[in-house]
Amino acid sequence: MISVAAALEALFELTPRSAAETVSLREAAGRVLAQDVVATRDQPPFPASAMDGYATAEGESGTVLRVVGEAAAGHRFARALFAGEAVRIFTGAPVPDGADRVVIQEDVERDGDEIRITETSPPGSHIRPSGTDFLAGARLTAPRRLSPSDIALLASMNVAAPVVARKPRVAIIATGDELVSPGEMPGTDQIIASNTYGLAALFEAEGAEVRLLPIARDTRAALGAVLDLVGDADLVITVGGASVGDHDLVAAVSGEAGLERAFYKVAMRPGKPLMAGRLGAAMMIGLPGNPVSAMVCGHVFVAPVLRAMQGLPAAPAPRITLPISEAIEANGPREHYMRAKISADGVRVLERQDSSLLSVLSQADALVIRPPHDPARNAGSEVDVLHIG
Ligand SMILES: Nc1nc2c(c(=O)[nH]1)N[C@H]1C(S)=C(S)[C@@H](COP(=O)(O)OP(=O)(O)OC[C@H]3O[C@@H](n4cnc5c(N)ncnc54)[C@H](O)[C@@H]3O)O[C@H]1N2
Ligand code: MOO
Repeated sequence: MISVAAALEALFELTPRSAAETVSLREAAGRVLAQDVVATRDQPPFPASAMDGYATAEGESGTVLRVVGEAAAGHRFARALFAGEAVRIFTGAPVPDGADRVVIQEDVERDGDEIRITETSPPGSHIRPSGTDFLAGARLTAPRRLSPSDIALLASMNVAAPVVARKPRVAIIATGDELVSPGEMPGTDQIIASNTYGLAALFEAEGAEVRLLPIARDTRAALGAVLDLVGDADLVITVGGASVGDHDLVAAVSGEAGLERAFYKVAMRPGKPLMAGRLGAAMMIGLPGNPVSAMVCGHVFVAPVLRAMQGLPAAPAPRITLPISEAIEANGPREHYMRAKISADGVRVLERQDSSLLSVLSQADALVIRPPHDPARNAGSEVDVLHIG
């Protein structure tokens, strides 16, 4: 058995890098930027009014000015201002030459073509200087997962088609005679395949394109036939059949299919019978079948691999440190990922930790990570936490 850290290192060594592709901005959210983008103009490209009011060079309370025209967003006032003049201006409009402030309309009294200032406005008031958001040449650097805010920024930079990492193609294979797909009629000894659906959702949230292959029945021939369907997948995920029972066929059949195994078994709980290697042009990760084990391994191993594939740093899932709100017992010899819930009091480890309990996983928004042989801890003691919310 190897440690979680060693397993993750071995996985990163197997991880191929996705090629880059150009996509439209509307398809770019959640994708990983593969090439820096550079602004080609200042934003705003002119000094712009931040308020509705009057552009002028005089702002003393009591000053009377003549209103000589209007500037609206998209329509500048055509000439420079002279002394004693003001221009009616609206938010977003270019500030005319000769004006150095905008007096908001609440601070003037208007009478026909004249205004009288009632509150003093210093120079610079309510003007956004040209380039105040970003200057031409400003850069958004790759790699970076594009957030909705980034998409707005790219649009503002006039980038219509960023270069991003191609989505990793993932094929997921569930194994087991006991499984039927959600919506089907299970036999008396059958259950519903669940973790493959959870994993697909998790991987898609990490930017992958996921195919769920047919459930492989517990024969060598059936599993071999489904493995033949992986096509051009970058990453093949099997679920179940990874342990030591007579019907656990993944190691044997993937071996026959040419798996060059990098490791088998990790000192963690849940998730011990994890395996990984290279299968032809693809990388393969065999996850344990217990639903929570599969999902925990998805968070701890597969999500970081998918991020690295897309060019993000090859790093473990980010952890935070929080105090526990209730005492916990000593840990055994395996690194333990315990379902937990975060509140204002800290993080609380949930009572039932059996690796079959999806209801408890669904309640949890975090995993508390216990190192091997971690001693018992009192409330208030700090622990490492991985967000899974
Ligand atoms: N003698 C030993 N037995 C077991 C060991 C061991 O070390 N010695 N390890 C245990 C651990 S830890 C785990 S984890 C499981 C993993 O076993 P497999 O990967 O071979 O998984 P299966 O036996 O196929 O299934 C386990 C369990 O999960 C259910 N399952 C499987 N696939 C799905 C799916 N897609 N959706 C929902 N549920 C699924 C399956 O019905 C079983 O109940 O082995 C222990 N045994
Ligand atoms: O490692 Mo198993 O995944 O404990 O249930």
